[in-house]
Amino acid sequence: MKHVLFIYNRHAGKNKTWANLSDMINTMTEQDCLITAYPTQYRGDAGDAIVRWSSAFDQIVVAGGDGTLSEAIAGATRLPEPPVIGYIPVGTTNDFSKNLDLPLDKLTELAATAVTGVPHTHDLGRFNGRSFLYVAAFGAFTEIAYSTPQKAKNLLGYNAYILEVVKNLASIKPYHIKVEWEDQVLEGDYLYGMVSNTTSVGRFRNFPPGNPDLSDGLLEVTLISPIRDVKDMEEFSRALLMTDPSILNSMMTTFSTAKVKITAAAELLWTLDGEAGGAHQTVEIEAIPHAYTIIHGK
Ligand SMILES: Nc1ncnc2c1ncn2[C@@H]1O[C@H](COP(=O)(O)OP(=O)(O)OP(=O)(O)O)[C@@H](O)[C@H]1O
Repeated sequence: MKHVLFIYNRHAGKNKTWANLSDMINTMTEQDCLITAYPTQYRGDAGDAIVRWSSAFDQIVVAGGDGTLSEAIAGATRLPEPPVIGYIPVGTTNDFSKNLDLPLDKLTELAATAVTGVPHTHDLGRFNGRSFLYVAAFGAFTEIAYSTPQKAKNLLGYNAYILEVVKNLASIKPYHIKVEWEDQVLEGDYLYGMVSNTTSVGRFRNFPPGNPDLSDGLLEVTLISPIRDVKDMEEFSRALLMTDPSILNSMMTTFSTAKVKITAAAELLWTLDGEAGGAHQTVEIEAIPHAYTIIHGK
């Protein structure tokens, strides 16, 4: 019998998920697990709970959205031997779950996979000394993420973001930045930038393009050029509405690197895994290779 600490965020995603809490617990119990259930009590508690209690358990299972998973992994990697994390994605966006080959249609199948799936070890990101799970970003979307209240996000989900972005497209100003990696330098104006370790950001699949490997010791840098004319504006709106970033190919610069430094003309607001990451003029971002282990569907 496996002792499992099941940490869930009741504030993530839609309320109706939690009507199935008992089914999730029952499914894991059927897989020869003894479940201790713990609802997070405050922001950041998913990580704190893992630091406090994981040594008494064989495995951790986390249910929530990208924010909860990010906090859990940050907690796990504070420990000298990070515990294996199973993940049940029940948030609003669930970007990170797209990397894990999970059976996304049914909660009970997700719960079974969380305790019976295949462990994989991934790289983690480090942003000015602080960890992030899958994306550090500035620009267009990130300000929208701050300004769309959590309640609206829960109610309207993706549409809330998109309506806000399209409404504000014309007023989005580019940022002047210098990007330094290996022996290369790029300087210019960009609308949006991200450094990521994922195949999906903001519900966009294939963003960044090229199906990145989460365990190769590299992060992907993606920069989007400013809107120059009506055609760019139309493409930008279409990419957002169809959640198809490839429409933006002519405006997108991408490359992979283990370490990058980004310096802005003035302080930039960053988000880390979709949550506020603070204002910074210079950031140093790097991959921490093979930092944590999470369960995949295969
Ligand atoms: N007990 C709690 N009270 C208030 N906030 C909490 C509590 N537990 C966790 N949180 C916070 O809830 C926020 C939202 O959680 P999460 O990101 O998992 O869900 P989501 O926003 O619905 O999904 P996604 O990030 O995938 O869009 C996180 O910032 C987390 O810190």
